[in-house]
Amino acid sequence: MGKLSVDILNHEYNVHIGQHSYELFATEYADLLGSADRIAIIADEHVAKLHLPLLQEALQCTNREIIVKTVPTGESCKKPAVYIECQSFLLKNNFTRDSLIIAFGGGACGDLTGYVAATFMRGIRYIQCPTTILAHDSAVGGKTAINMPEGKNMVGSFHQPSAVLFQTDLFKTLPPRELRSGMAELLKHAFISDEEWTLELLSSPSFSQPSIEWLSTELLRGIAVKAKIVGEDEFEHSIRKYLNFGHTFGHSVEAACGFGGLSHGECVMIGMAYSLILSEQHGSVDEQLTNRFIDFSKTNGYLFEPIHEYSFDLFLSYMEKDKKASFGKLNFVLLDGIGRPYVKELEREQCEEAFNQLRLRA
Ligand SMILES: NC(=O)c1ccc[n+]([C@@H]2O[C@H](COP(=O)([O-])OP(=O)(O)OC[C@H]3O[C@@H](n4cnc5c(N)ncnc54)[C@H](O)[C@@H]3O)[C@@H](O)[C@H]2O)c1
Ligand SMILES: O=C(O)C(=O)C[C@@H](O)[C@H](O)[C@H](O)COP(=O)(O)O
Ligand SMILES: [Zn+2]
Repeated sequence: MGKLSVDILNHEYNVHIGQHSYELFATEYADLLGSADRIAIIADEHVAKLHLPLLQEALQCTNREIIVKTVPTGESCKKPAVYIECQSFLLKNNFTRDSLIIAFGGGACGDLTGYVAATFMRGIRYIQCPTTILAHDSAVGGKTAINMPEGKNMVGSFHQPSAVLFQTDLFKTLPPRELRSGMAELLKHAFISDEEWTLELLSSPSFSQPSIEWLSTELLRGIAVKAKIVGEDEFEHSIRKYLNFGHTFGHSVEAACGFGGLSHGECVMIGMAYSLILSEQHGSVDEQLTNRFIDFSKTNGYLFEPIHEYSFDLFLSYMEKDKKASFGKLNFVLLDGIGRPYVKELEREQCEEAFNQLRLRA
């Protein structure tokens, strides 16, 4: 079983990736569970249908009643109405400041549950039990949020989990599209940290058909990149912005598609292509790398339709609400070569020029 510790000041916790991670509820996490007066699972309804008995069985060691709240599947749970429903559910069930919540699902359910935990009675503990590949990113680092019609993750907080447990067998039911989505964030972790690893991923047959063993190793590698950054800059004052590579444009594609049209990872893949073009123009990235990345994306089933379907002005209207924007200026994470991210302020015309390039090349 793989294990990695996230060392954030006053919030140290472990991430476990393995076939039998949930066995740790009876050992390493027995005290944590035992110290909670009430425990609830907030579960993605689709994941609950597939896998909830497995989690419930593993939690039998607590000899406690563990109540379950299912929420709409995927991105549709990151809505204010669902958030309020969860808070009412906890209140009706007499949850207190000593209670604990377990998030069971992908990044969407994890983000929602984290935000519920962050704000219920001003903050209670929660455990992430993520079920997607993408969640190697979302379950670690404590960013929690829900969406607003105006944009992605517009309401949220930083609230670190008490533990993160991946039971890798659950990946076996992931549809190919969710696999693709998760691999995009893995590539992001590679792009912002390590040239050799990035090029390895861009030519690896395992990228589209990963074995559980390969995935476990690669996800730990991605988590290590994230944990190091978050350990140094929990609240995104500086280097944590690098984890947003591909997201300024990616989030605007998600919003334009109505949240859920394309998955988060699929949109980040488009966003990374856009950032690579911006990096050709304002940083130091070779045109050949961008072309290779676009070809790779297409060969692996990532879609670029939205950029041909919607106008630049629509994307811009969402990008202007990006959390990195400051004093009305857009800030992008660009690369001064693979592994060397930096933040650059750009003008509208520069963004439009890159958008037109992307349309021509993708
Ligand atoms: N907090 C962060 O730092 C952070 C980082 C990256 C992404 N995110 C957020 O994460 C979300 C995306 O997460 P995601 O890609 O995990 O998608 P998701 O949570 O939307 O899940 C996608 C789909 O996969 C299904 N699913 C989940 N696990 C499954 C399994 N084991 N077998 C079969 N189906 C399964 C779900 O039911 C859902 O329909 C976005 O909202 C994004 O903004 C947050
Ligand atoms: O952990 C971070 O920091 C990230 O930016 C990780 C991203 O992959 C993730 O999608 C995050 O939710 C985006 O954050 P936002 O602040 O741009 O909403
Ligand atoms: Zn992301």
